[in-house]
Amino acid sequence: MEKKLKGVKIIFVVGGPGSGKGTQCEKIVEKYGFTHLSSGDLLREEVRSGSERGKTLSEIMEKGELVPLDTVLDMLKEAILAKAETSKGFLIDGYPREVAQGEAFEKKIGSPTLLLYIDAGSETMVERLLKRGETSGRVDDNEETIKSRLKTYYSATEPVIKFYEGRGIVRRINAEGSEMGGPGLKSDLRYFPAV
Ligand SMILES: Nc1nc2c(ncn2[C@@H]2O[C@H](COP(=O)(O)OP(=O)(O)OP(=O)(O)O)[C@@H](O)[C@H]2O)c(=O)[nH]1
Ligand SMILES: Nc1ncnc2c1ncn2[C@@H]1O[C@H](COP(=O)(O)OP(=O)(O)O)[C@@H](O)[C@H]1O
Ligand SMILES: [Mg+2]
Repeated sequence: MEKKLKGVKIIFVVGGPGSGKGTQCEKIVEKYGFTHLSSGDLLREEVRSGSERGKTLSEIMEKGELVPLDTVLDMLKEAILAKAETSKGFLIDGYPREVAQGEAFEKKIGSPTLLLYIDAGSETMVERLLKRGETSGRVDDNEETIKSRLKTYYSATEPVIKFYEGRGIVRRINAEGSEMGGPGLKSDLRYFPAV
């Protein structure tokens, strides 16, 4: 795996539920042509497939809790392997959600060059998710699950940011305001020397 990914950038995209991770990733893909992999999207695909495993996953996601580490990591690894030879870089959106996920990823796949921290306040996140819920059809875009997702985020995921800050690879993006964030792209990677 290490060899296959030589020179390929791995960027973790971390932020609260509804902070705009997916939105910023789309913009980065348009501009830099990186491969966007969202853990949530991969899990929802599995749920849609109607498999037994999908059913169990769906129950966990409806509760706003984290699915087992190995499940997400296996899915990500498979998706990365499939594109390793043709991709310039991977945006790993929604992962790691806990420090142990980061450690397991580094052991099995590789180390991140950058962690983009998509930072929005809880009020903003709740407002965006409720709005998204009007049309998304996502079972977890409802008030009760949102509360639980926020709790999971602050207790399990925020420590991930601290962990990688210690390595100096965290770049924070202020995700309040408009999607573009003024005249330029909020997540313009030119400003991030590691990329
Ligand atoms: N005003 C504003 N709205 C945004 C911004 N980024 C995202 N949104 C909206 O907020 C909602 C959530 O954005 P997503 O990109 O789906 O957020 P996410 O972090 O991927 O959310 P999860 O998949 O739930 O983790 C969407 O309806 C977006 O249109 C932003 O910078 N400004
Ligand atoms: N890396 C992950 N580890 C464990 N569970 C995950 C992970 N990514 C996504 N999930 C599960 O999928 C759900 C939806 O994830 P996602 O689409 O990223 O939305 P959100 O960030 O709003 O929770 C999460 O609430 C969680 O149950
Ligand atoms: Mg998303």
